[in-house]
Amino acid sequence: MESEKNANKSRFKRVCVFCGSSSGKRDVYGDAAIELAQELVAKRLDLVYGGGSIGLMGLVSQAVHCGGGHVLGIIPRALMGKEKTGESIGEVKAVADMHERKAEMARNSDCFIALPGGYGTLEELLEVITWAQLGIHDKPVGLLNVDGYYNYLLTFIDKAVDDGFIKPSQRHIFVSAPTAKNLFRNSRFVCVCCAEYIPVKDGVIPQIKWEVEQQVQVGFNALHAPEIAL
Ligand SMILES: C/C(=C\CNc1ncnc2c1ncn2[C@@H]1O[C@H](COP(=O)(O)O)[C@@H](O)[C@H]1O)CO
Repeated sequence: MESEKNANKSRFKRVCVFCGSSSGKRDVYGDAAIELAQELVAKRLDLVYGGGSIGLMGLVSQAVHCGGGHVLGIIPRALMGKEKTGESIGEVKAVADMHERKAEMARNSDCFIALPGGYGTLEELLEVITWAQLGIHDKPVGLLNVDGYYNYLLTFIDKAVDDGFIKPSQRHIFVSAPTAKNLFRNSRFVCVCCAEYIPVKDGVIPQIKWEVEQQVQVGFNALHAPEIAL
């Protein structure tokens, strides 16, 4: 009861979930997606995600929506439409492209959680980790290592630390856990009850004031108007 009251006071209200546009071949992935959705509903946290209703994305968003939680799907116009991403539910925000989508997902969220997924999920996860490393945001990042799905990625990251490409202190920018319950219990992720999160500061570039929107604009200009990119 008390923790429920505190959860409502938490500054962590909106959780961005990255996950597969497929469901994977084993039931554990779908089960994990639904368990995460139930945790969000129980903790009265809103869902921000990539829009659409296919794969794990569909399972998470439908379960949060059915549980009475707020769902915000951010989707590029080109991906909109039943035939590409299924029926979207909840609030849907259409954006111009993938860059704008990621910036909007980040802007509208207080923390990030990745479920199993493919290239799209990996790219989204690694980008928010990179942005944390560069000091663009200081929001917690969680990895749901469902039934060891991400073991090879974690081993690879340890190799990158051993070989001097990732600073040891930055190995822990993200927190991995086998289940959503475990992740929310891990005080290094975010204690939703007391809204405490101490970002990894070592090695970031604090003197640079990043604006996500500015980065998006620079990226956009580099693509579409290289003469004004820098
Ligand atoms: C283009 C087609 C299907 C893709 N549909 C998607 N709809 C919405 N969001 C998507 C889609 N595909 C990828 N995403 C984003 O990437 C993540 C999932 O990618 P993965 O490669 O499946 O892991 C997800 O978080 C979305 O933000 C029709 O062929």
